[in-house]
Parts: sequence; structure tokens; C-alpha cells
Amino acid sequence: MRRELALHTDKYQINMMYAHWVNGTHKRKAVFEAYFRKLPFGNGFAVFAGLERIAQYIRDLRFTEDDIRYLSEQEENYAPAFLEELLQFHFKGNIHAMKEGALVFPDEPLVRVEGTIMEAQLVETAILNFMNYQTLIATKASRIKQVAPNDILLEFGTRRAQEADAAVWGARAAYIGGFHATSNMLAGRMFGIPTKGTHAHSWVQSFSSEQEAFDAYAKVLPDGVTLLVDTFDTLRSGVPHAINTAKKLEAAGKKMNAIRLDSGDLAYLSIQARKMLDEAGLDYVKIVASNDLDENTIMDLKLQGAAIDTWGVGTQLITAADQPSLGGVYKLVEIESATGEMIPTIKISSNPEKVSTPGKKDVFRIVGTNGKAMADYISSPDEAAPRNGARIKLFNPLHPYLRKNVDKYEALPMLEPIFVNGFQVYSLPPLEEIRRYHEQQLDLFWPEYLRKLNPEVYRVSLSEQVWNRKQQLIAEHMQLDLE
Ligand SMILES: Nc1ncnc2c1ncn2[C@@H]1O[C@H](COP(=O)(O)OP(=O)(O)OP(=O)(O)O)[C@@H](O)[C@H]1O
Ligand SMILES: O=P(O)(O)OC[C@H]1O[C@H](OP(=O)(O)OP(=O)(O)O)[C@H](O)[C@@H]1O
Ligand SMILES: O=C(O)c1cccnc1
Repeated sequence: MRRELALHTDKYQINMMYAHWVNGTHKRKAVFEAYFRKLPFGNGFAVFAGLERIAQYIRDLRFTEDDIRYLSEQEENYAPAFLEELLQFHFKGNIHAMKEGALVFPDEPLVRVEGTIMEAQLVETAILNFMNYQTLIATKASRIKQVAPNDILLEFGTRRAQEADAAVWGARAAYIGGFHATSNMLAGRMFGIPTKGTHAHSWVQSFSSEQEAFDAYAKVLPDGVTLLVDTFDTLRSGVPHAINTAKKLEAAGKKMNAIRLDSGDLAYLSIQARKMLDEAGLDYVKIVASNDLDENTIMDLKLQGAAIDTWGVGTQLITAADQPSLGGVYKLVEIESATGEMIPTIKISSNPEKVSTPGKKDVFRIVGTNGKAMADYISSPDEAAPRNGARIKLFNPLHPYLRKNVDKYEALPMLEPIFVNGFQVYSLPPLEEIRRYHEQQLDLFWPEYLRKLNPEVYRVSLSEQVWNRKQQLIAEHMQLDLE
């Protein structure tokens, strides 16, 4: 949550900045793009998140006197004039990015940074750090939401998160992905996320009887209280005691909200508890479940007919336990030459999926006349943008045999200008709007792309100009290698 984040970067960025400065190349213009190559969790899409944090970071990006003192103590012996320049530093470039909540796909730029090589290099680490984590958690949340679209989802992960920032920004990402509330009060205050809480086993253990514990809690928090019923024996003591408390609340004109199950066979226990509550005339009392849940256990529990209305999900979501990192990268795509021309650059790899696509690029979502997305289309800002009536060829560079010409479509530009010449031109939308945008984005896609297991692959196409430029640069490099 620290706001002075200029040193939140890898040392090699500072060293490259320094080497450019000594070399006299530090003012050269550069374009970098951040993207990932592989979708997480075997999902068919990812949910972009992290922009608010990125924008905050860029706005506040300054080296403090303390930062400079620390840098001056490094073994690199940075020249004092370089450190003096860092003290004056602030970001003066341009940033384009996807909107938070957007469905995003491999190999398309999610964040595009244009500036001097010095400033664009500095921000790589933090941008990837924010984008990779928050996009991962928003994607995991959206995946969980897919299996329980009509239930209430509570984010309970703080105690298991990889430290405080992850808990707070993870709670926000989960909300973007479709969760309804968080248990983290700081996230609630910072972002306006609704907060919810039940109670722990310790509350029950701190009384001489479970009944006394329930009654006391319900008395203090009579509106919408949720009681945890598994401290001793769920069906023989917890549920009957909760029913007694609910009846006492009814006598006082109040209504208990729910019981929470946190261990044992959640399908069996919820079905039995539902019966007991209904028989006691408490059909309005809901059932919350928690205990190491994720999209697979929730789906399985639903298949078993579990009578669960609300899911409390912690560890598996906030740590993205089955894939703890999104492998987003930040690659140089254009650099200014000594004569002031912008030159597309490429990173060659023996693995074709790792060969970067040179040149600055835009992303359009091509939506057919049926209102559904057909493919994303990556073109160069210096070619005509796709527009209805102008035929474009959709083909994926890794699967060039899958080609399709389309001429009736809507082309939605996906990259928004966020910073222009260092000034923030994008007003960050309220979180509710981001959440709604995510829902609208889901509506753009056929269910085949959204299913959790073996989804259809949504294609990201390159324009012919971008494709030809890539082939040309690959050929030039091969030629150089041969010489
Ligand atoms: N009917 C069910 N079908 C599939 N998975 C279930 C079912 N009921 C519970 N689970 C899941 O099985 C796992 C049970 O874990 P574990 O055996 O450690 O819990 P427990 O012993 O019941 O409770 P705890 O150790 O937290 O007191 C949890 O991930 C839980 O969500
Ligand atoms: O299981 P998660 O998805 O991470 O959800 C959060 C968990 O945190 C709490 O218990 P805690 O794990 O602290 O203790 P317990 O498992 O012994 O109840 C709560 O009762 C949930 O079980
Ligand atoms: O409110 C709850 O029930 C809660 C909050 C955090 C972690 N586990 C449960």
C-alpha cells in the first residue's frame, strides 16, 4: 500500500537506464507492449485488471531523496548527475490499456507504453507485477462465478493471501470478476466493495455453551446474523441451536440471515440442514458454505444437490492456487533510430510462440451482425482502422490455415488512452461500472468460449500489414544469422 514505488523495480531496469544515460541513448523513444502468451487455469479468456493501480503508480512515480541516497550507495557507483536526473524524473510518456473487466486473450497488447527508453524501461516491473496478479485473480473469480452464476460469492482470502497488497487488490479483482462482497474491511473502505462477515469458531469456544454463544451474537447483531454451526456437531447441536436462536429472533420481530457450514461433507450437511430449517418454518434462513472451496468443488457440490446459497471462498481464489502466476511479459516493439525514425524490433526465439510481434499495435474486437465477438484483430496504428464494410482477413499467425474474410462487423477499439504526454486523460470508472463492463463483455461471447473445461479457442488475428512486417523481420534476422 506504500505509494512511493519508484524503487519497486528490478535492479536491471535502473542499470539499463544508467547505461543508456552514459551511452547518450536514454532519450530515444521506445514502445513496449505487455501481454501474456497462455491463458491461466485452462480457461478460455482472462479478465483484465490492475489498471487503477498502474495509473496510481504512474501518477505518483517520483524518486525521493531517500531513494536517491539508497541508489548512491549501490556497488554500481551511479554518476551523481544521473542520480540528479532521477530526482527530477516523472513519467512524460503515453500509455494505452485495456479497460478493467475486459475479456482478454493471449498475444494481444493489454498495456502499451510509449516514452523515452529510460522511462518505459523503468515501469516494466511494476506494470507487470500489478497486471499479472490482478488479472489472474479476476480471471479465477470469473471462473468461480461461471459455476455459481445465481449464488452469492464472498471473498474470504485475506488470511491466506501473499501479504497485505495481494489481499486488498485481490479482493478488488475478485469483485471485478463477479464476487459480491469481501471480508476485508480495508478493501471495503478503499474501493467501496460491500463487506460481509459471519463469526469464527473462537466465538463459540469462548462461551460455556453453543446456545449461549449463538443467542449472545444474535442479540448484539440482530439484523441478518449468520451463525457458524460446525464447532461441535453440525446436525446434532449446531443446527438445532441455530434454529432455537432464529425462533427467539422471530419472537422479537427479527430474522436470522443464515447458518454457515465450514467442515465435513458440505453436500450432505447442507441438504440435512435445509430440511431441518424448513421443517422449523425457517425457509428464509440461507446456508453459507466455506472450507477450501474453488470452482471444481463448488461445481461438484452443486451436482450433488447441495443446498448452499452462498459460497465463502478464500485460499484457492486469493492465491490462484492451481496457477499462482500469469506469465505476462513486456516487450520492446519499436525503438527510435539515431536518425529519429521509429524502427520495429523483434525478439526471436526457437519457440515460435515466443517470437514477439514487432511494431506498435492496436487491438479491435470484431463483433458480427449477431452481436457476438468473432475474433480480435491486431493492426498497426498507421494502417486504416477496420470499419464496417471494409473487408478484413481474419487469420491467426500460429494457425494460418484458419482464414476468414469478413466485411459486415463492428470493430470495437480495445485500447484506451490512459496517459498522454504524462497526463492522465482517462478517468478511472467506479468499481460498479467496471463490474458491469465485465458482464457486458461476457455477453459478447458465445458460451463455447466461456466454458470452464476445454473451451473453444478464441482467435486473435494479425492484420496483413502486421503479419508481413513480422515475416520480414524474421527473414532479415535469419539472413543476418547466415552472414
Ligand atoms: N460433498 C463434497 N464433495 C466434494 N468435496 C467436498 C464435499 N464436502 C466437502 N468437500 C470439500 O472437501 C474438502 C474437505 O477437506 P477436509 O477433509 O480437510 O475438511 P474437513 O476435515 O471436513 O474440515 P476441516 O479440516 O476444515 O475441519 C474441502 O475442500 C471441502 O470443500
Ligand atoms: O477455506 P478458505 O477458502 O481459505 O476460506 C476461509 C477459511 O478461513 C476460515 O477458517 P480457517 O481456515 O482460518 O480455519 P479452519 O479451516 O480451521 O476453520 C473460514 O472458516 C474458512 O474456512
Ligand atoms: O466472515 C467469515 O465467515 C469469514 C471471514 C474470513 C475468513 N473466513 C470466514
